[in-house]
Amino acid sequence: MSEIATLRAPQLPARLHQWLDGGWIRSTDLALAALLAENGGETDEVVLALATLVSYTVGAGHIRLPLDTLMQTPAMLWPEPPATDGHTPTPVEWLGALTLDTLRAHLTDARSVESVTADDAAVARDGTTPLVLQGNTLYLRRYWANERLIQTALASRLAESLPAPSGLTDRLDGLFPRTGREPDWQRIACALATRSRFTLITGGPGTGKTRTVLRLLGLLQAERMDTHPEAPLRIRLAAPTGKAAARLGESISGEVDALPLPAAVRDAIPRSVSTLHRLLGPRPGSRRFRHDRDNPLHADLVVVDEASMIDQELTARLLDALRPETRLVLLGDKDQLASVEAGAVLGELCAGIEQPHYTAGTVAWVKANSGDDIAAWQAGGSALQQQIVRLRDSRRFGVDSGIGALAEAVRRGDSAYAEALLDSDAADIQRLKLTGGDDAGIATAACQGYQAYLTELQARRPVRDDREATEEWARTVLAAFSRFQVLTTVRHGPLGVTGLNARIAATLQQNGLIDRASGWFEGRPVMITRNDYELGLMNGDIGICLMTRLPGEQTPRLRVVFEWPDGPIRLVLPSRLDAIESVFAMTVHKSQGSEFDHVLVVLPEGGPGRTRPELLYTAVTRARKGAVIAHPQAH
Ligand SMILES: Nc1ncnc2c1ncn2[C@@H]1O[C@H](COP(=O)(O)OP(=O)(O)OP(=O)(O)O)[C@@H](O)[C@H]1O
Repeated sequence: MSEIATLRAPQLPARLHQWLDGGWIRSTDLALAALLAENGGETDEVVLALATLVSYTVGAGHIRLPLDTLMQTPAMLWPEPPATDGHTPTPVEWLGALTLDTLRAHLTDARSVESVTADDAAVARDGTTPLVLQGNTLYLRRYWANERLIQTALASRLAESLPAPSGLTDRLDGLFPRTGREPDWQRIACALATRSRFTLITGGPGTGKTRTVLRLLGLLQAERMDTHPEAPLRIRLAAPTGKAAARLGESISGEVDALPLPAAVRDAIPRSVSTLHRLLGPRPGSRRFRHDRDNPLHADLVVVDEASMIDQELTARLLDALRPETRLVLLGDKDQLASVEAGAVLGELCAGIEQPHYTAGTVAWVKANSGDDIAAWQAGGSALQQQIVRLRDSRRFGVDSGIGALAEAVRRGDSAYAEALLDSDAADIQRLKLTGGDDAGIATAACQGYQAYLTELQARRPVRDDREATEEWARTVLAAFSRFQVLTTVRHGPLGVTGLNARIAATLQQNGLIDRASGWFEGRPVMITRNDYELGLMNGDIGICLMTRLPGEQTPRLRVVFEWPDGPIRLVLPSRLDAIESVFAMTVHKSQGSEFDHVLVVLPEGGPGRTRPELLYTAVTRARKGAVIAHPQAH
């Protein structure tokens, strides 16, 4: 048992200690119950037990515990249940002996629980109990309050329809010329976004989310400058990570000059993209940001890319920081993994959009303003669903692309077809079967992949102690490194991040590509694992350790080079970096928002049928040109 639990929970029911010992809950879950008992005077054993379970649920990435579903399937909380000794009672058995009514009776009487209905936001907002029961759903207050904030903010944004911009159809014709393919979902997304203060555009890689939003910015800015040339729209662009921000910035800068719009309008479209944290203004050591409802962002339009990576807390902080009249456009791929922290917000917002979900009103509006016929998508739908558009056609993957076909099969949950594709002769996907847990095949393939940047590193080393040449060298090596990446679905074990990092480094050293395989060495690629506001480095940023000599230095020194989203190179002494790890291999989670020419995807659990679809989908779609899927042979 963990020390924290032993120290803080002497008066908790023995059952909870047994659950902790058995691996059914975590020590933080027990600590919450201890807090309720000690500071909150909670004495009800059922409530204390449910508190540990709702806290455990948050740890698994969910923001709420639906008690009715839990009572139907108590095992749902533990997809991989811990081993049992056969006589210590498990929480599944404990739940099995209770009824929903009993749980509700305990909760509604408890001093640490506030019961609310979906409508009484005002009462509940002032509440202080750690737990909230809404209907049959139990929450930790913080997540309930965030959920309520998100729902209320979106509902008020969606309540009002904005007038269509003047000459909307002509403006759309200029930006989305007809190609004969109808409906043109990009054009429809742009059109619908003009009528609301909230729009969500989802779609897989290369389906044109960036292209669409860029045209939306152009359309709205052009209309504004027709009437207020002296006061263009204030537009802010953001993404959850530095890498994703850099990618969006590159895409926008690359395409904005080609927009068929006057130069003054193009110039009034920002090219720089900040991280979401920077946009909101971090306050070190606090979950709060400088911008909130009392100090909202000065923006008329905010676009946030890679929205699948945004957790519930950050979504709530973003909405809280927007003035009611600011338009918000979210871009993302709903089929990708949810954020690591609790709350799959994008996925939840997009629920039901695979089926027809546009009302007759929306269908008629689209016909009148965009000219597209989406009657086939007509059905009843929520106000939110009217402002969601899924882009469907990927330009990244052509019809004969194995990566595209594999991603689509995985997205549909068709693992048999995904398996068949891996055995087909598609040029851009390959299967690497590992025998007997042997990871030598992976190490060899990884070495081949990483050889290119290590060769560049040697070949391009500057001959002089010249800062500009050093920065150019750093840029080249970072670019070469970013073309290939090993991804894995787990952290631990020989095929997890730590095992693979060690194994790949050792093999690179054996092959003479690096000098050492541990500690700091030239060529070591590292990832920042915690935001460092002082250094300006964000969680997920990648740097490479190089032996550098700057002007005035007698001897070369190891420095880690990073490229900032807007271009400059940072050179940082390794001693200044404390939250880093080697990144010869990274988790699929960490790879979100990045793309590589080639990826080697390691699936320790087995092939496509044994891997969570959103994990495999995210991994495969990181590759632009080629993906190798490595997994142990099925037994
Ligand atoms: N309708 C179109 N006509 C011509 N080119 C297009 C069209 N749609 C997209 N493209 C091109 O396809 C490429 C991918 O588009 P875009 O970057 O907008 O997609 P995305 O959905 O934002 O992709 P990702 O999620 O990978 O960033 C770009 O080069 C874009 O110009």
